[in-house]
Amino acid sequence: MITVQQAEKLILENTRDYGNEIVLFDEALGRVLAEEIRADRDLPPFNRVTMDGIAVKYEGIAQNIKTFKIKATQAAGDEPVHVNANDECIEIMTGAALPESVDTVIRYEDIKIDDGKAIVLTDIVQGQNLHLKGSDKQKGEIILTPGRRINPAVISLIASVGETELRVKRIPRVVILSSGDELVDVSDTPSPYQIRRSNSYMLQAMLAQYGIKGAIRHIPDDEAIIKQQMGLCLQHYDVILISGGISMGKFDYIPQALRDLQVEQVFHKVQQRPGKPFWFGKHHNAVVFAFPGNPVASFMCMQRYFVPWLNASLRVQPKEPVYAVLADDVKFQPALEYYLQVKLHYSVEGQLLATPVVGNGSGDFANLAETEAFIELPSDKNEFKKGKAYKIWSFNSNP
Ligand SMILES: Nc1nc2c(c(=O)[nH]1)N[C@H]1C(S)=C(S)[C@@H](COP(=O)(O)OP(=O)(O)OC[C@H]3O[C@@H](n4cnc5c(N)ncnc54)[C@H](O)[C@@H]3O)O[C@H]1N2
Ligand code: MOO
Repeated sequence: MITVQQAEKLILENTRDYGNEIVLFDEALGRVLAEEIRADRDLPPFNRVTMDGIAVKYEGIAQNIKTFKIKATQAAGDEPVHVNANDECIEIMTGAALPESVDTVIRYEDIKIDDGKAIVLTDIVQGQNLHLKGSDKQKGEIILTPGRRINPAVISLIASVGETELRVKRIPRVVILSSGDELVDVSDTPSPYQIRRSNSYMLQAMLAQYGIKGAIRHIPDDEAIIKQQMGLCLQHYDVILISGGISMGKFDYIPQALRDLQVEQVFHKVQQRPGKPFWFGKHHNAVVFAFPGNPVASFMCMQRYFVPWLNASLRVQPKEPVYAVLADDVKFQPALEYYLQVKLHYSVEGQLLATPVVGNGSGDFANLAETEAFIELPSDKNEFKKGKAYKIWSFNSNP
């Protein structure tokens, strides 16, 4: 049986490139940028007022002038209104372009307005309450590089430079297959011996976080139908995610059916818990991730193996691994890498702490809703002391 590190390496040796495509920027959430985005003009594009109040020439303040005649009011978006004299000001709003004839903005809180005049109540610093033109980014400067996953902040930057269409990495077409006669659809009523096929929807929801719409198919435990349906999927999809039917059971037909369909088995079984029966294979058109059916095992394998494969296939800029400190002692006997479900929080010292979530094995998964990460406890030890740091695979933060 191979180790987790060997499994990861083999999976990352089988990344694919699906090319690029153009999408509308406001439909690009979760996608991966495949071009550089540059500032189309200076950001901010003008000397921008940052507080509502009045704009004056500092020269007037230096001459100890305290009372300024209000010449006009300038809203954000208005053409700048100029002042001529040192004792004149304009009422000016946050976001307005500062007129060239003034250089300092005084907040409403620091003045009193009376009879068309503003009286300054506090000390003033020259150039206060302004963001200077080009101080964020200069025209032509790169603001986003390829390999960035498009999140809400990235969308706002793209919008600010007027890029309505974007080149992004094309994403794979993914199908999620479940098998097992004990599984019924969520809308059906299970018999006393059946359950609803929740894993398929969990995997679909995880894909959605990456901008992928996964199709769902269910196949009965029938060798011929499994082969026929999987054969069709191999023609029409780039990635097949399978949940269940891959271990030692009499009706676990999937590994053999995949081999019969010329899907080359890259590995079957990994030294880990949960997820030991994980199977991975490749075909000239597709890659196949066959996850163990126990829900926590499918969830963990998706996070630990599929997501890194997807990120590498889409050339996402790699991120540094994240470590957290165990908040409790943990004992684990088998010589397997142990992915323990944890909750995360920061201590007052700013240390990321991982508190184990009490569970009941990988078949019971009510506790997944409480879980924020898996902590990776290496297979060469059986005791893990509180206070030691280990790598975590967190999934409640953005992807
Ligand atoms: N003799 C052995 N038995 C088992 C072994 C083993 O090494 N030797 N490994 C165990 C481990 S670990 C796991 S995990 C499971 C994995 O088995 P399969 O991948 O074949 O999964 P199934 O048997 O089909 O299902 C397991 C469990 O998960 C439920 N399931 C399956 N699909 C779904 C779904 N879409 N939604 C919700 N729940 C699902 C299924 O009903 C079973 O309860 O094998 C152990 N056995
Ligand atoms: O993979 Mo299994 O999940 O250890 O139960």
